[in-house]
Amino acid sequence: MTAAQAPQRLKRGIPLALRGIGKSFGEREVLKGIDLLIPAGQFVAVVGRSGCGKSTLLRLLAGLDQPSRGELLAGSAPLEDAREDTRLMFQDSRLLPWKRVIDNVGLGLSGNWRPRALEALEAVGLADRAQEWPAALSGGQKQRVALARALIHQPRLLLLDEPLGALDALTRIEMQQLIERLWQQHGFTVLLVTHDVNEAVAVADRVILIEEGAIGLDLPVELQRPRARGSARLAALEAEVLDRVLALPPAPPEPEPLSPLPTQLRWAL
Ligand SMILES: Nc1ncnc2c1ncn2[C@@H]1O[C@H](COP(=O)(O)OP(=O)(O)OP(=O)(O)O)[C@@H](O)[C@H]1O
Repeated sequence: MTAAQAPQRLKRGIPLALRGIGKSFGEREVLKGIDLLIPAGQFVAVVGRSGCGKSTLLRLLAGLDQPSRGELLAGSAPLEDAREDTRLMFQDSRLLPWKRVIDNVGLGLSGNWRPRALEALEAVGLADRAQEWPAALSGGQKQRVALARALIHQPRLLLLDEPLGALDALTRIEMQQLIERLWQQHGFTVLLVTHDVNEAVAVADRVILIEEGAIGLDLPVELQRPRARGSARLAALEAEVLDRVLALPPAPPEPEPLSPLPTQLRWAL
C-alpha cells in the first residue's frame, strides 16, 4: 500500500469491536466469549478446525444471526447500524441463473445503477462479460461477479466466507491478489474465513485461530506487500499456525441428526 492510500483506508473501513460474544445452539456452546478489536481497514483471516465456529462468527457480524450474549460494535455504535455498509460473500457465488451478469451485479438496486455495475465489473476484469448468462462463466468468474455485486455497494466491511474454497490453485491465487488489490484501493475492513492457512498468511494483516469457541491464536503478519509466494517467512508463519491447529486432538464427531422419517425414505430424499 502506498502512503497516499492509507488515509482513505482509515476513512473507509469499519473499526470492529467484539465484546464477550457468545453463541449457543441449544445445549451446544459454539462461541464462548470472543473479545476482539479490529482496526478500520485491517485484513483479518479467520482459521480453525472444521466446525469451530468460523462461519457462525461471520453470520453474527453480517447480522444473519444474533449472538446469545455480548456486543458487536462498529466503533462505539452498534454494528447493526452499519448493516448497509456490510457485505457477505460465500463459497458459492449465489448468482441468479435467469439474470444476466450485469443484472446480478445490480440486484436490488434502483435508479441509474448500470454505469456503476459496469464499473464494478471492470474492477474485477469482467466488463466484457456483462451481457452474458452466469452459466457461461467459470467458477472463478462467477466469484468475480459475486465480488462485483459486493463492491457496487461500496462496503466498509467485507465478510468473506471461504469464497475461494471451490477454486483451483491458480485461480485461487489470482482471486487472492484481486481481493488484496481491491482492499488496498477501497480500504474496507475484511474478515476472510479460510481453511487454507497458506492463503491466510499470504493475504492477511492478522490471522486469528478459533479453537474450542475462543481465540486460540492472534498472529500479526507483518510482511510487506506485495508478498512473495513461497518465501521462507511466509512458510514459517504458516507452520506456526498449523502447528497450533494440529496440536489439538480432533473434535469428537457430531451425532447424526435424528430424522422423523423411516431410514429408507431418508436416503430417497
Ligand atoms: N443454525 C444452527 N443450528 C444448530 N447448530 C449450528 C447452526 N449453525 C451452526 N451450528 C453448529 O455450530 C458449530 C460451528 O459451525 P460453523 O459452521 O460456524 O463452523 P465452521 O468453523 O465454519 O466449520 P467449517 O470450517 O466446516 O465450515 C457446528 O457444530 C455446527 O453444527
